[in-house]
Amino acid sequence: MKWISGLVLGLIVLAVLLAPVISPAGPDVSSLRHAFEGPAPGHPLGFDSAGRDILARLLYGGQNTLGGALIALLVALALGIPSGLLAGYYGGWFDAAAGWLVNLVMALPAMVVLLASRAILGSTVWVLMVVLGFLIAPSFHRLVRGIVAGVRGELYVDAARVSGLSDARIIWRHVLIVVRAPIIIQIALVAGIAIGLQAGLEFLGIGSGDTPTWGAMLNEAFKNMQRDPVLMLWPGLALGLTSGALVLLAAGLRDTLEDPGSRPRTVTPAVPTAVTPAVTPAAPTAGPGERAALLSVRDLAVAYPSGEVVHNVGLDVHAGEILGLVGESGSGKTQTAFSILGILPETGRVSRGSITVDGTEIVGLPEKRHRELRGTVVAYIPQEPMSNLDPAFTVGSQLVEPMRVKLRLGRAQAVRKALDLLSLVEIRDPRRVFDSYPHEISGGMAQRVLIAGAMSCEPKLLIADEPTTALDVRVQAEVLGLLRRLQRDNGLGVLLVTHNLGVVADLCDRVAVMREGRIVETGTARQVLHTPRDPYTRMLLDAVLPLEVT
Ligand SMILES: Nc1ncnc2c1ncn2[C@@H]1O[C@H](COP(=O)(O)OP(=O)(O)OP(=O)(O)O)[C@@H](O)[C@H]1O
Repeated sequence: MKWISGLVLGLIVLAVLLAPVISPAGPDVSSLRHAFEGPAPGHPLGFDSAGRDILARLLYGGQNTLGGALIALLVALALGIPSGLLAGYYGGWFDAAAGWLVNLVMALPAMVVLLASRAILGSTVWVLMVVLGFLIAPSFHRLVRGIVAGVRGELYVDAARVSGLSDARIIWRHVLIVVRAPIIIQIALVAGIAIGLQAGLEFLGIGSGDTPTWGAMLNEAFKNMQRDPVLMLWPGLALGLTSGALVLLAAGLRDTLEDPGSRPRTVTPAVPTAVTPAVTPAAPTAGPGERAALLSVRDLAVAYPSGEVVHNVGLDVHAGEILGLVGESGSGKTQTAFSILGILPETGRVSRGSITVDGTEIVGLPEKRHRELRGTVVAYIPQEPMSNLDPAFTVGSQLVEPMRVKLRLGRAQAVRKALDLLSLVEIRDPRRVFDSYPHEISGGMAQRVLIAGAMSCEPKLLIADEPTTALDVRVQAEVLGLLRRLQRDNGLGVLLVTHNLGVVADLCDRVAVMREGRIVETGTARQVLHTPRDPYTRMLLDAVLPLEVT
C-alpha cells in the first residue's frame, strides 16, 4: 500500500512541478467567453467561472498548496526536532521551559490563531504557513522529547559516553537513529494536516484570494455549485488524493519502520549466578609502594541531595595489578567507580577528596578534558553486556566508531583493528561477529565485544563493574581468564568492582572491602581472604563458605 500511495504522491508532485511545461499559459489567463465550458482541445478539464483553464489552476494551485504545506513542515521540523532533542537529552530547566511553551501553543486553537495572524500579518499564504509551522512544531517536539528521554537512560548511551564520545556525536549516532522513523511517520501525517488546514482557510476565503490554491478553487466552486457542480470535483479530488495518500503512506511507513521484526531486538541478559568456581589463584603481589599509582583515590566523598553515600574512600591501583573492590549491594562500589569515570548521575557530585588517574587530577576537571581521558587512559567494562550495545548497529560499527574519533583512524584501518581486537578477545569468527547485530550474539560474546571495545584505544586503566554477573558460570570463568590475560599482556591496572569473593580469589592481586560507603579493609587478596581483620570481611567470607580460597 505504501508503494501505491508513494507513487500517487510522486505523480501529483511531479505534475505540480511540471505545471509550466504542461500548462505554459499559466493559471490566470481568463476568457469570459469560455466560463463554465466543458473540456476542449488543450483544456482537458474545461474552464472555471472566470473562463480560466481548470487544469492550469489545479497544477499551479498545487504548487502553492503543497509549497505552503512544505514551508509549515520545515518550520515545524526546524523548531520541534532540535528543541525536543535538547529537552529529552539534557532535561533540566530547558525541558521545563520548553514543556511549558509547548503546552501553551497546543492549547491554542489553530484556526483562531491563523485568523488572527491574517488580520495582523496580512493574507499572504506563505506567511500564514510559517505561523502554521509554529503551531504544529509542538507535535514534533513532544514526539522527539519523549523518545530521546527514553533512549537517554539506555545503558548503551551511557556506554558511549564512557567510551569518551561527545554528546553531539552520541545524539547524532545513537539518539537520532531512534527518532528517525517516528519523525518520518509524523511528517507524513502532519503534511496531510497542514494541507487540510491551509485548504480550510482558503475555502473560508481567508487565504490570499489572488493566488491559486486548491482551497481557493474549492471556495470558488462552492459559490457556483448550483450552476456547475463538477467544478468541486477537481480540487476536491486533488486534496482527497493527496491527503489520503499521505495518511496511507504514514501507515505503511509505520508498519515497515516500527515492525519489531525489522529492527534488531534488545535482549535482556541472564540473571546473575552463584559464586564463580576457582580458576587459577592469583599470585599475591606485594604492595608496589615504590611506584606512583596509576589510580590514586584519597578521602573521596560522593554526595546526593539526600546525603553522602561514599565517605573518605582511599585506594590505589598500580600498573599491572588488579584491585578488587568488594562489598555487599549498596556499599558504594559503583559510586566510587563512577566518580573515577566522571559519570555520576546529574544529582550526584564528588563533594570532597582527590582522584588522580595517570597523574591527572580528575576532581573538578572540565568535562571536555575528562572525556579525552575516557577510552584512552581509563576504559570501562560494564555489568550488562547486552544493554550496553546499541541494538540498531552492528557490533563492528560500534567498535569502529570510537576508534575513528579517539584515535583518528581511517575506516579501513579501524575495521582492521576491530577485527584484530575481536581475535584478541578470543572470538573465533571475528568477521561474523563484526557483521552481527547485538541480538545475534550470546551474552558471553557481547561481554567479549565490550572488553574489545574497552581495549580499543589502548587504555592504561580498566574499570570493570561486575563484568561477569550477567553471564553463566562457564562463561564467567572464560571471561575472567580473558581479562587476566589481557591485563598481564598489556600491563594494565584494573579496578574490578564485584560482590563476588570467588572472582576476587581468582583474579585479584589486592582487595579493598567496602561497607556503607567506607573502605573497611585493604590488603593482598591472600591476606584478606585468609586472615581477614575486619569483622565485616569475616562476615562476607562466612556468607560464601565453604569457598575454596587458595
Ligand atoms: N542517583 C542516586 N541518588 C541517591 N542515592 C544514590 C543514587 N545512586 C546510588 N545511590 C546510593 O548510593 C549508595 C551506594 O550505591 P552503589 O550503586 O555505589 O552501590 P554498589 O555497592 O555498587 O551496589 P551494587 O552492587 O548493588 O551495584 C546506595 O546507598 C544508593 O542508595
